[in-house]
Amino acid sequence: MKILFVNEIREADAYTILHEPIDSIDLMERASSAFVSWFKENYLVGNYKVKIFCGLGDNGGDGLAIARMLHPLGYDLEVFVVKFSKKISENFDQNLYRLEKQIPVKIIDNESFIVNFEKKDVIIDALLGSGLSRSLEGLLKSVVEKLNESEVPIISVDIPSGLFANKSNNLSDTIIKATHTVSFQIPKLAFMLPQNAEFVGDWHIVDIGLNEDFIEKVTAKFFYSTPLEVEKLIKPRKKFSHKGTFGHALLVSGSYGMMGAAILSARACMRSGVGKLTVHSIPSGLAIMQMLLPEAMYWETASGESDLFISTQYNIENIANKFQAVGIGPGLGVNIKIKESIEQLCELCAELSIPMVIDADALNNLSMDENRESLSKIPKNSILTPHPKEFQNLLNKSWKDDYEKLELLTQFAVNQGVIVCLKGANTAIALPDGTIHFNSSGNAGMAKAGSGDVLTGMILALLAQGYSPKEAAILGVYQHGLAGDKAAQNRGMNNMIASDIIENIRF
Ligand SMILES: NC(=O)C1=CN([C@@H]2O[C@H](COP(=O)(O)OP(=O)(O)OC[C@H]3O[C@@H](n4cnc5c(N)ncnc54)[C@H](OP(=O)(O)O)[C@@H]3O)[C@@H](O)[C@H]2O)[C@H](O)CC1
Ligand SMILES: [K+]
Repeated sequence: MKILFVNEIREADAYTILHEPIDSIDLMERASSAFVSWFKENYLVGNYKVKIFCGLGDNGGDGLAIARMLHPLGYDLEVFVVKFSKKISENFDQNLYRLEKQIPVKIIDNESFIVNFEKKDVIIDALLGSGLSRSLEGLLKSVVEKLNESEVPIISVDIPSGLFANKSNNLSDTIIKATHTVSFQIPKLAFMLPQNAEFVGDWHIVDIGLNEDFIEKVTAKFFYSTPLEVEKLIKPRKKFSHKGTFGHALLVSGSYGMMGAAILSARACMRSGVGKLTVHSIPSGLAIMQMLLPEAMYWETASGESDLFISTQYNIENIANKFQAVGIGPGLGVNIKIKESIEQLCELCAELSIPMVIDADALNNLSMDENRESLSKIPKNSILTPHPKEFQNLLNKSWKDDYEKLELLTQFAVNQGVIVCLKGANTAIALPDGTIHFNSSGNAGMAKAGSGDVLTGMILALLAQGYSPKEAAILGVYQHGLAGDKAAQNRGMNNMIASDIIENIRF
């Protein structure tokens, strides 16, 4: 699903009005009705007193239309119009006229207004939508402050009032802190970013029938991967296939005291459809791996050192025509010799065109040089799976906010020609073509040791089966989140561990 900028949403709006054709006021009617469908399912009539706060633009117009639609359903309603300006939109004006025939509207025009909130209340925030042009001040600011202090649920129409849809707010800005945001058809970039989580709450998209041909034609930079879109990527297992059909993966992982990372990654790989897996690690890891994961083969390092991962065995004979994909990183440790091993393997994979997924300590090793020279060894189209700190190490710099982070992410993916899965809520997958795809699954219970190792194994399995790097990244990240969601359902977010994610992989 495309994430569009405000000007593009406005164009989609105008195109729909012209080509459907539909009057602007009727499109607003459709949007408001879509909001009401969501609202009446989630806030049952009789259980709540609804207080609707409307601005003077089209977002306010939505609020008035919503009030008119909720009234006949039996909701206990109070409607407030906040007069912060002399400018009102035509659709607002018309909806005010329509509503006032049904119920009275209360005007708030100075900062000394008083609204008392009760436990049964729910607020609908229709003060400002995507037309926000500057930070809130004066009357609007003080209304939003009072709503945020009310301690009752706030449901924002389209976007929390005061939040910019596709650029950063100032840290000091006053913004509605919504419990839910019900947005019209197209998700906003702001919803994807951790810095806005406290304002957006849980967000939902409702369809308002904007012209699909128009949306299809817009060249988007940002995408939100919906479950339906991602599940289409899954390739069915054919009846006459054999283990060779599903590839042989090589996982380079583990060191003394870190064999757990290798086990998690290897088990997740085997649970994700791969035909065969070989784990390359230290001699002392052999017994552990063979006992805990008998399905995997083991190739021990010949360095003679049992505690550090150091391999000098990467050559054409050992790798070519043997492995369809290589995963490297979990639990390797950081050290100049490990770095040399990793670089060697990267160079060989580049030469042999073997797809790679590179994670954790492999990334930390490649970030060791002052001038990040090692990054040039990473084969094009490799998948890198850093968490934010590891990504900062790769860049050798930090960012001032999430928007700058996205810019740096795009630049890195384009310049290096790699795919970067920047892990977190809504993991951002940056492709070498300059697009970013946000993931839709996952939960805070996955923010624990071992979760990343599981992801590496899953992506490795997909690469070995012949999924393209783009497919492997998008599908792997999504299925990892989905397995985490099932684990959270079974065990609870606090109590689940990375092994529970593996036990819930199913696709
Ligand atoms: N396609 C759709 O998704 C549809 C969306 N709809 C709804 O329409 C709004 C967008 O409506 P719009 O009228 O463009 O914008 P707003 O309602 O947000 O308000 C704009 C007015 O508010 C003024 N403004 C902006 N920021 C401030 C501020 N900080 N302080 C005071 N006043 C402000 C602005 O004035 P300017 O000076 O900037 O011109 C405007 O007067 C969308 O979010 C949906 O809710 C349709 O209902 C259906 C289709
Ligand atoms: K709003």
